[in-house]
Amino acid sequence: MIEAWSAADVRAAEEPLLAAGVPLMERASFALATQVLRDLRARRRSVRGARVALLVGAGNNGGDALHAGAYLARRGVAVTAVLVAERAHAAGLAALRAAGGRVEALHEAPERLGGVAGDVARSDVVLDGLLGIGARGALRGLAADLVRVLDAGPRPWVVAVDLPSGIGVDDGTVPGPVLRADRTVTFGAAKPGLLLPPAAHLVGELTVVDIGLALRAEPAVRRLEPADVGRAWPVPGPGDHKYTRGVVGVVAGTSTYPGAAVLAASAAVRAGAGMVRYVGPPAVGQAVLAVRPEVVTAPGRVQAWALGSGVPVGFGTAQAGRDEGQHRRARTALAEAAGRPGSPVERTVPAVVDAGGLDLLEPTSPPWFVLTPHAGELAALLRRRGEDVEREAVEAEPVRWARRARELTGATVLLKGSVTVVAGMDGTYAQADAPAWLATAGSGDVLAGVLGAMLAARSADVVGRPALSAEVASATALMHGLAWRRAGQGGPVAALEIAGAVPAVVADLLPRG
Ligand SMILES: NC(=O)C1=CN([C@@H]2O[C@H](COP(=O)(O)OP(=O)(O)OC[C@H]3O[C@@H](n4cnc5c(N)ncnc54)[C@H](O)[C@@H]3O)[C@@H](O)[C@H]2O)[C@@H](O)CC1
Ligand SMILES: Nc1ncnc2c1ncn2[C@@H]1O[C@H](COP(=O)(O)OP(=O)(O)O)[C@@H](O)[C@H]1O
Ligand SMILES: [K+]
Repeated sequence: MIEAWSAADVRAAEEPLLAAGVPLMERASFALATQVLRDLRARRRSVRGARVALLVGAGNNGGDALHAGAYLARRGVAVTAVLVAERAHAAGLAALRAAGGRVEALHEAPERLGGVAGDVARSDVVLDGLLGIGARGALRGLAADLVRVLDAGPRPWVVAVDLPSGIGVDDGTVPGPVLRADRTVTFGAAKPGLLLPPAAHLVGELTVVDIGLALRAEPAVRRLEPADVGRAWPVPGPGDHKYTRGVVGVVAGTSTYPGAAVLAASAAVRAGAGMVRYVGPPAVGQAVLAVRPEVVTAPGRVQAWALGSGVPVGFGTAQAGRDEGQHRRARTALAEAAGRPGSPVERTVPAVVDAGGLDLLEPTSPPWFVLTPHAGELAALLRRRGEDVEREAVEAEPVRWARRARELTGATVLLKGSVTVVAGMDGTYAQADAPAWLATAGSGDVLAGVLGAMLAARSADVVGRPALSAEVASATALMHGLAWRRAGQGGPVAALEIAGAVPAVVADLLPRG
């Protein structure tokens, strides 16, 4: 698992160490220089004579870049520091000069911007040390101009120091120009903005350097890795039978959209549900059975619901008239799963609420409901609860709006996208496992089915400890990406094939022995 802490938590952890004279910047810059040497060796035959440009802002982030530059200069690298602010880290600057590095004071001659940017672009590696965790708002002034010019030209190999300068450190927003990094070397711990969209797309490969910080607060954002999924995946024991493994009730599809039912039910079967009950129009049930004869269409108890995929939005509209009762079935399931008055207590179970199901929610839901909207569906859900927000705003600030939807609905919210954000009761997850190939019709239905199986397997745990829903949802998003990797071999993939790849991925991930 990768855990990220806010800028304030990182500063709080640094303070006692700095007061005790622990050389944090030396540790950070040495690790940074070592990584740059590795990159240089990978990219050219000899480190000696390589050219490295440092983009240096006013603060300690620039200090890290300057100290790393001094180290590189002593290894025979031709280092040029480009200063964009009146102030620059004094000790770092002195160290670079003493090591033979060159300094280009661009702030004293801003008319040289074009020429300097051209030199920077021809470097073997560029270190972006303009801003670190002290960033406030979008990159401004000469720093912003320099990044704009560099962005428009040929791209050198960029290593971001601590984080790509100008991203929202704690919220992952991209309020202005940011130089996209090929690698980010971050110090002490990852920062939320490195994991959250849209900034996460500018980070490149993430290297976290241990500089000895003891972070005591809860991480602000977590990202699961494959080993975490392996540990969390439900594995049946000798005493299990199909009912203890978890029965998933699928209320999905209509005769207009039967495919969603096939995909969600198939995915639940493939993810290892003890049983899948399909609930819907008989003709759609036949389509499901034709693909997955394991599915049961008789009514009965379930341990989790997956509902709403392929069910049209717009209850009470002309469209809803053609839904053949799916809205009614979904509403009944939602009421039971939430434990609404009049529902049998034992039917309080987790539910995945997807697509048209989002339209059917009561004003508030229990936290063991996992809503799975994409950005457009989330905007619509928020608008129904009084927020003035469009899809574009959700895409610009996904974590903000996912958390807002969690507050307003009470449910756990999984916001789908190229980075999937999960806002849960006790924390936020961000999974970046989905290549754009996954954006194919039906892929979300598969996610809903797999998540239904995961929640059914841990039904009592999730209702008893609803904070678990977010972790289970994140593990499912990760599994979805891994299944694509297996099925698509790096290329396009059909949604049903994603479901088909789940068993092999699970087998690979389970701890051996
Ligand atoms: N405290 C320490 O000893 C350590 C700090 N480290 C480095 O120090 C960084 C934090 O240093 P600072 O607190 O000095 O902060 P920054 O280096 O992020 O710089 C902040 C300064 O940049 C300017 N600035 C802020 N927002 C701006 C904007 N939008 N556009 C243009 N200029 C802007 C302001 O003058 C502000 O004082 C970390 O990210 C990390 O790289 C590491 O060396 C680890 C140890
Ligand atoms: N640009 C993208 N890159 C990677 N994955 C994406 C991208 N866009 C969407 N996805 C993923 O594809 C799936 C699409 O789901 P959804 O929008 O519900 O489609 P559908 O309803 O057709 O199944 C989600 O899992 C989402 O995270
Ligand atoms: K930086």
